[in-house]
Amino acid sequence: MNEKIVPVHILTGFLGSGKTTLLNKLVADAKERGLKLAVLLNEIGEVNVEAELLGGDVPMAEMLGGCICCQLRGDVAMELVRIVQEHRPDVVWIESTGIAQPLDIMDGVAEASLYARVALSGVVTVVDARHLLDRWRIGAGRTLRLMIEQIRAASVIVLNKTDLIGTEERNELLVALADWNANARIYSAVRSELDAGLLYNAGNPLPPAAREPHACGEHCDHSHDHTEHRHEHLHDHVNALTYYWTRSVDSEAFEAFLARLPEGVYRAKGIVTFSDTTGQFLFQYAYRESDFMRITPQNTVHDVAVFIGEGFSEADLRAELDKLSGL
Ligand SMILES: Nc1nc2c(ncn2[C@@H]2O[C@H](COP(=O)(O)OP(=O)(O)OP(=O)(O)O)[C@@H](O)[C@H]2O)c(=O)[nH]1
Repeated sequence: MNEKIVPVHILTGFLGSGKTTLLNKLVADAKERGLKLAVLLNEIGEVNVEAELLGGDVPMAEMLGGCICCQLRGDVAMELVRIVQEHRPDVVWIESTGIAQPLDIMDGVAEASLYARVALSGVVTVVDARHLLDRWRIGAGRTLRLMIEQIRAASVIVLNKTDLIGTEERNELLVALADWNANARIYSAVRSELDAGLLYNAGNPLPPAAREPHACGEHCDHSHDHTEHRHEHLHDHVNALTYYWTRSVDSEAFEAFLARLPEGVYRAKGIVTFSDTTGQFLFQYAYRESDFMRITPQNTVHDVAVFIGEGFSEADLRAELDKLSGL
């Protein structure tokens, strides 16, 4: 029997750029089109907050507590083969943690194709417009280098969160993106809102090393030796704290706490119960912006919070969280 080849798409982009927001739209789109979509999800934290809330009808494999491109790299191929053989999906999306190097995930997919009929069909990179602009203006650092790596690996770039920048800034970024990656299609979006069809059939992503080198502007300090890139991993420096709440917290005190999170915390998300209002809330914090959404889960969902960043003191943060909980 000649089985069909299952297309695999990688969804990458820095922490909090809007990948899950986009994935939810892709899931809805696939349902509408009668396609079976499976998800391979990687989180650096020990829990996947959003998956606790997703319905159970999307075949999903979770790779938690490490980075897909490094500690969990060997698992990509294995999990991919497993999900394809078990669920026979029409398409697979791999959502990587925001600190992953896409090239290494591409290798994992290539390895899987030795054992199952899968093929890499695209790399979609979601970019937080405000965050990229700020990092680019500073003009150096590991985070900027990783953002550019992710951009250079893309077959489609979604310039997201354009509500947080002006038109001129957006145009400036569109030029920079095309400079970093002349082969990708680029779309601007707010809340990752765009026609899902645009993300398919974008052509095979080229390995960045095979591309024309880009002309760096004065702000760009990344090395052009891509072999060297592969060995510099942001997550070698990243810390992630997972905190399980044992009590409810005051909502105002919690908002104030989020507002004064140290700069080294890039991303936080979790589920919390407030003492001054009923119900549980999903909270999100990404690059200085926070969001709350009341949730009504079908099953019991535990209160938990995950903080991801670089160089922050986990002990200090834990002490603050204990204090918030009145411990
Ligand atoms: N202002 C603004 N906020 C957005 C936009 N898109 C997403 N967000 C918010 O940004 C936060 C992070 O979005 P996610 O989709 O969870 O980001 P992510 O890339 O999946 O995050 P990680 O998986 O943790 O790296 C959430 O609070 C979203 O509601 C946008 O276009 N504008």
